[in-house]
Amino acid sequence: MKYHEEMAKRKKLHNIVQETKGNIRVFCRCRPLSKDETSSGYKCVVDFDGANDGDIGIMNGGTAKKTFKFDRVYTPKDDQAEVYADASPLVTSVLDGYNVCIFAYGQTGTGKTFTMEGTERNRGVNYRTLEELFKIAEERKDTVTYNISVSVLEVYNEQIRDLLATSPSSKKLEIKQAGEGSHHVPGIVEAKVEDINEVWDVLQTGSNSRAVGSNNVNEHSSRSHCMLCIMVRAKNLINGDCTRSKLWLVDLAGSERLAKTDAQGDRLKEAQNINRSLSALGDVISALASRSSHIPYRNSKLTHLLQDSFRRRFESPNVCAN
Ligand SMILES: Nc1ncnc2c1ncn2[C@@H]1O[C@H](COP(=O)(O)OP(=O)(O)OP(=O)(O)O)[C@@H](O)[C@H]1O
Repeated sequence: MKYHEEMAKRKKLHNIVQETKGNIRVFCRCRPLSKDETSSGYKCVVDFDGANDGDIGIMNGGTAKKTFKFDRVYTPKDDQAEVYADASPLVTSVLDGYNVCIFAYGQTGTGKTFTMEGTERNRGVNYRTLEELFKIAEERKDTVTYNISVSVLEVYNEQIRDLLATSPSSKKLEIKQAGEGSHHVPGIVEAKVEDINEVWDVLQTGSNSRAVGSNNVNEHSSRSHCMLCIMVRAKNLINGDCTRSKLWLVDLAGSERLAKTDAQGDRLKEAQNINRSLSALGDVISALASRSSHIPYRNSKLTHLLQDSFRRRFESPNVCAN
């Protein structure tokens, strides 16, 4: 009993700390210049002197530098582990029954996919998150059992595609609201993952399927939102409490196409859809930040899908019946 009380206290304190840090946090990561950029004579125009305080300065060709403030700034020297360290406490919150969403936003080529997916030798937030989920689940196995499954989706031109589906379905995937108010996409694959070894295979299946669905992977990928959903069901073996929670990890479409007003045909349609969904995301975040009574989740597939993870997080965990 004493142990259970201590666990409950730890959980509460952990989540109070997360709330104090802010329910919406914005981090900025600057990648190193690529070989091509260096050999073409490009120079870094970012001043990292205030990086420890969350400031970056942008030098503007002789004129005064512009400073921008973030919760944290990662310089080109910061590696994948350092970037993940800030996401890590949120992972614990997911295991405690809270919904969380982490997404990478930026222009094409700025390092969103590198940060979220990474490479086999330099794994990103997605893999590290699942690795930590399994590690903590193992540590808690005497008191809580966890059931973890993953879905991988792509939103392209406001259409949802299941990247884990083995055969293409002609049925349009739609978002539905379940009885208890949570949102889901009927018919999508929810792959149950038992341990970290299975995870990389599932993530690769999603990634490869994204490639198969397009003629030019890079061209296509920067115009679609790639969304990994980790669903956690927990059962407390001491008091029988059950929770169900969701963590969304999203690699957003490249944002620079918004400016390309000369696009026509398919490119124009893509640009308009990216534009619409990214501004819908901006509207939702701004409504949440100003604690508006109406949050316009339904203005895009992206925000509609993320709705459960955007709801104010620390009101209460998602307790469910089992
Ligand atoms: N922090 C980093 N350190 C080293 N290389 C990086 C880093 N970030 C990105 N890169 C490299 O920069 C290139 C572009 O990165 P990436 O593909 O992740 O960009 P992106 O923002 O996802 O682009 P897109 O919107 O087109 O999908 C890749 O070759 C990647 O390996």
